[in-house]
Amino acid sequence: MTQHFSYQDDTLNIDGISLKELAIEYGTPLYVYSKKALVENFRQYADTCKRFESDKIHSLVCYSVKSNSNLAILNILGQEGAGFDIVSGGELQRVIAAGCDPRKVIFSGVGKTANEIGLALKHDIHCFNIESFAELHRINQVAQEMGKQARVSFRVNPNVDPKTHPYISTGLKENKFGIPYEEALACYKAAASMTNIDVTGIDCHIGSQLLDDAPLLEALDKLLHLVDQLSEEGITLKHIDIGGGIGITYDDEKPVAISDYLTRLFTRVENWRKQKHPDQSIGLMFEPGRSISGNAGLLLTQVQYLKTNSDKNFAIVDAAMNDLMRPSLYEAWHKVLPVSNRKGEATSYDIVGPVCESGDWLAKQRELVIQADDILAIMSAGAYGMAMASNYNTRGRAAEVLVDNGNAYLIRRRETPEELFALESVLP
Ligand SMILES: Cc1ncc(COP(=O)(O)O)c(C=O)c1O
Ligand SMILES: N[C@@H](CCCC[NH3+])C(=O)O
Repeated sequence: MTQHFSYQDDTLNIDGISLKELAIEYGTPLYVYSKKALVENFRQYADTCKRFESDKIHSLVCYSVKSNSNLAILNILGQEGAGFDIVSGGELQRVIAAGCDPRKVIFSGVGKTANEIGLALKHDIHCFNIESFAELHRINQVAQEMGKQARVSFRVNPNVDPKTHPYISTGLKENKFGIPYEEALACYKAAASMTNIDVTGIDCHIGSQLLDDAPLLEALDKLLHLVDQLSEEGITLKHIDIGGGIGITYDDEKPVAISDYLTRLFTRVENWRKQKHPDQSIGLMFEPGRSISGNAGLLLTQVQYLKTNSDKNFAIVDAAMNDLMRPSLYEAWHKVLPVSNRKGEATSYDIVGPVCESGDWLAKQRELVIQADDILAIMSAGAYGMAMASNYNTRGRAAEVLVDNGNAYLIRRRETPEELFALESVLP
């Protein structure tokens, strides 16, 4: 538990505000975020970057919008100076709607449509992270039609094992992401000869929830080697984007400290630059998501029923896989805390939702002292929680509240059933 979440008089608080009171006021399921935690997490990146800033090295931390895309969260990070890593035109529109600068946006993703590319060019985004040769041609064509130059970087697949869950590993040969390392040189040469392409960088993202930075530094070395090869071909890059991926503590994991990781990375890049390209300046970019938003939020849910089937105890709660998909999708582990502590003997429960799927569970075999109507906090749910929520079983998505300086703000209200079918129509 971070210092933002603590028990006071046996009631769980977030930055001094009672979660029980928030559950009563806003109802459950409810996502609750701490602005303080969010900003502190972002500053771990930004402050270390500032330490290494010079006339030869600059950097931009591009928050990965997909991890939590609520407008209030984007707005806060934008005010902190963040850029944004997006994967769709919708995410670009969110960044703009949140009042943030589209020129600090990098556009990743394997399937950018012509419309999305056009939208990004119209808003003059920082650059496209290209994931295939076919995409390069499409971007050049759209840019030509619009009379624009597209700044591009190739997402290279360095074939490094990130040692994380296979579903969230992205930098291996068998993954769909990026361009094979061996083909990168040819892609760059082709890009350099295209009329409406401005080759500016190189990028990779090898996976998510990495606890150790060794695979990231290994990937960096491979990128630096490619930058050298490109330089020999007369192609000079302006930035290196190492992606996101640093993990968080869900249970007892001990991820590398962000400042340690960045210090190692900047030092390596600076040594390489001094040795190989002393007159050149270089930008470093990062795309962190989970390590900024993950432990800044939790999900509140109320126990509806306690039930025992063949000796197994279930706590049936009002949140479900549609609210927090990570346990059903990756068997992800989230800590479960009672919002009000009770005295007594603990019982082992599976925490399950009301959705009609056996895979609808949030946690298994948790020792808890609870009764029906109690409120539980599912911890570390700020990243890939609400962002991956759906309306399965015609369930309105949870509301979201952000706590700032002793006040709670509703940053997304609960959906009503009417809103869920408002876009549909029956045949005439
Ligand atoms: C291209 C890209 N960048 C950044 C991220 C953010 O990763 P993380 O939340 O692990 O920092 C992801 C998700 O894994 C991604 O696919
Ligand atoms: N959604 C995943 C991470 C995928 C990251 C996206 N590239 C999770 O919850 O852990």
